[in-house]
Amino acid sequence: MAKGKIGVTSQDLFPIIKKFLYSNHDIFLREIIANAVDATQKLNTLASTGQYKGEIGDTTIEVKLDKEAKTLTISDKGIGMTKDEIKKYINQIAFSGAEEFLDKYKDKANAIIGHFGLGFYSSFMVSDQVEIQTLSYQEGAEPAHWTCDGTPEYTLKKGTKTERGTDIIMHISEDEKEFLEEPRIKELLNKYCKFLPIPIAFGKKKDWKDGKEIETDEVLIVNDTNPTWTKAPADLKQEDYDAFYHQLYPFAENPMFHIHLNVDYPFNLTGILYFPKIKNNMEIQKNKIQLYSNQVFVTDSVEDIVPEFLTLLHGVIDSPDIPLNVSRSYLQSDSNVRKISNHITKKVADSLHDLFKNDRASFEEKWNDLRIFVQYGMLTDEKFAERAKPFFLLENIEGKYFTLEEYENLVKENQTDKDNNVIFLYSQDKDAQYSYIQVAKDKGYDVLLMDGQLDTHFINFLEQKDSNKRYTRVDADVVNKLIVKDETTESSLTEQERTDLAPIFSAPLQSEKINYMVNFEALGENAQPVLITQAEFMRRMKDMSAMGGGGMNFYGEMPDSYTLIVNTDHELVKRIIKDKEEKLEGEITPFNEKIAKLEAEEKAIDESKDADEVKKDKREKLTEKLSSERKQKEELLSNFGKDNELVKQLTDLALLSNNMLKGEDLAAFVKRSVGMIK
Ligand SMILES: Nc1ncnc2c1ncn2[C@@H]1O[C@H](COP(=O)(O)OP(=O)(O)OP(=O)(O)O)[C@@H](O)[C@H]1O
Repeated sequence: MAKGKIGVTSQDLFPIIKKFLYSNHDIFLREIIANAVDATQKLNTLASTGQYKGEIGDTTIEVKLDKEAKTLTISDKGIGMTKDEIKKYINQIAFSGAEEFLDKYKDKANAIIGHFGLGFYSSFMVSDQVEIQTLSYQEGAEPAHWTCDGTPEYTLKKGTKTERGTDIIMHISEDEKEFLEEPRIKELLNKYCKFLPIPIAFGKKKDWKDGKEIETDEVLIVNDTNPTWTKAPADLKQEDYDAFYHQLYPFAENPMFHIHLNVDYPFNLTGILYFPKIKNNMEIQKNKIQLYSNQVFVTDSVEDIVPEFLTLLHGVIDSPDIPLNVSRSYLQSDSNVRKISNHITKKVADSLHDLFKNDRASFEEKWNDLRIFVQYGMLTDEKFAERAKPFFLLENIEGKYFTLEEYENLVKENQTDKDNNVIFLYSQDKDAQYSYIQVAKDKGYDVLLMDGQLDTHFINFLEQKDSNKRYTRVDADVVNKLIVKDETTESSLTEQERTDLAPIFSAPLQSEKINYMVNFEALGENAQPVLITQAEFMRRMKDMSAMGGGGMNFYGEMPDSYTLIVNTDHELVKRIIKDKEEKLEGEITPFNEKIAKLEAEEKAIDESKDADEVKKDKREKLTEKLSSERKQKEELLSNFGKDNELVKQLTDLALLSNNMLKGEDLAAFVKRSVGMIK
């Protein structure tokens, strides 16, 4: 029997490994089983080169729990180890046998997974003592038995194993006794070992009988040794891809389509990426891609390996070329990782483009679920934006789809303004903006539907890319000003009439949170009497700040500002104007006369030859008088507006059409309306 010290340079290293090697203790099971898989694959390689001539037999790896003995054992029928190999590979930490083997059999050794780091020693994170019982495949080899209690001291003696292979017996420590529970081990096997290439048996298959679960005689194989992504696309049908999707995400809705990745130069990469139906719950769909290295589960957080927008996809990426167990910052700067990430981005864009070219109808059908993904990609990844431009689709109110180029061609004749900008009109809510949409359509304009989560950002993005195109929401102005062409409309009111009417119409709208500006337009007798618009720029800044868009908080704190448009062609508006003339003219005329006189005096002062000092003095007194007169007049008009049922009714109806009439005001409106009907 041999006794010795494990070849670590410092006595202190071991406890460190034991406790902190992986913050996540449950990873030990992956490491030990990965070693067992390695050992089995090495045997297969030796057999294929003729260096091993014996029977290979059944190489199922067994996972066994013994609650009484408090052990968890992993048994394989791989190459096993001689005493010397134990000394070399186990006792010399950081001397990786797997790497030496790979060096020797570079071309033959397919899929050797042991390059994780300090794999075997991770068993000490959960064990008081670890035993190895092993018998090498080599002819005439002696079984060996190694034990170690987690200090650098070990024992190595003749073992008891009679068949080729290795048992790793872990004496689970009191603190970690969860690893003696069958459901816990099952959970870990399902997480880490689901797709390992060698069968893994754990317990017996269960069956239901008379309403009770009973154990059968059949061994339970926990993994799928031949997962779909490792097969050739030519051998797979759509059903196979869907079935694999559900193997990964049992409760998920069917994905829209998939991409099967298969690269072997300049790096190795296989996998299947699925496009889920994203709808509007982006966050829920994120970070579901699983990363494997030769079928060993590595992680399900791939944020640093693929660009962020791709984390919306689901599926599996398998690459032995991605360095594992290294720091995240290292990952980002690793050139392999960058190449892989670029490749995936390109693949994704290409396959979307193919689908668009080959089956536009089906692409359009999927577009609503794809849009947010493509937008996210275009907003965050310049290269992807370039690639996606030809197949990015706009949808109009009628549900027709257009590429950016097609749409421009469709509308440019009718919707180009006097500055040569093509104006794309859009709505964010078909129902809420219904009447504005109708008015725009009646004018012969086309209206886009932009109701997605990212549309506001995306519109900004599109405008930045192409400054000759502007996006304007249908309710940003009255229809003949949405797209400003050369035609100037004559107002039927004089300047004086307009200044007198404005306070009447703004009177019922006094609010601290909202600023209203009153404008008068001749919109025709059949248009609405009063309507409310919100300027495009202001609304968009507000939207952005509500979504937390960078640097827009300033706008978020400003009061909302709207424009109240009074249609001077409308019969009811005319009635109000007439009413005002009849009731107020007597009082207003003297004010107007006084104001006109004061204004004339003001003008005279400006034109006089007095010294600046004198002018200033005179003007100050005059200004005071003038503003007092104006104020009194405005109050008169404002009170008229506040007391006028028709004005109130019309402004309320305008608010109501924009879904802006709420609470007390809404109740008052309903009451007033009922009163009017009675
Ligand atoms: N079940 C086993 N059968 C045969 N040899 C084994 C077994 N487990 C471990 N070994 C040997 O011990 C060596 C060290 O294992 P260890 O897990 O520490 O490192 P590794 O597998 O080389 O790489 P990694 O640490 O990344 O897993 C292996 O390379 C292998 O030669």
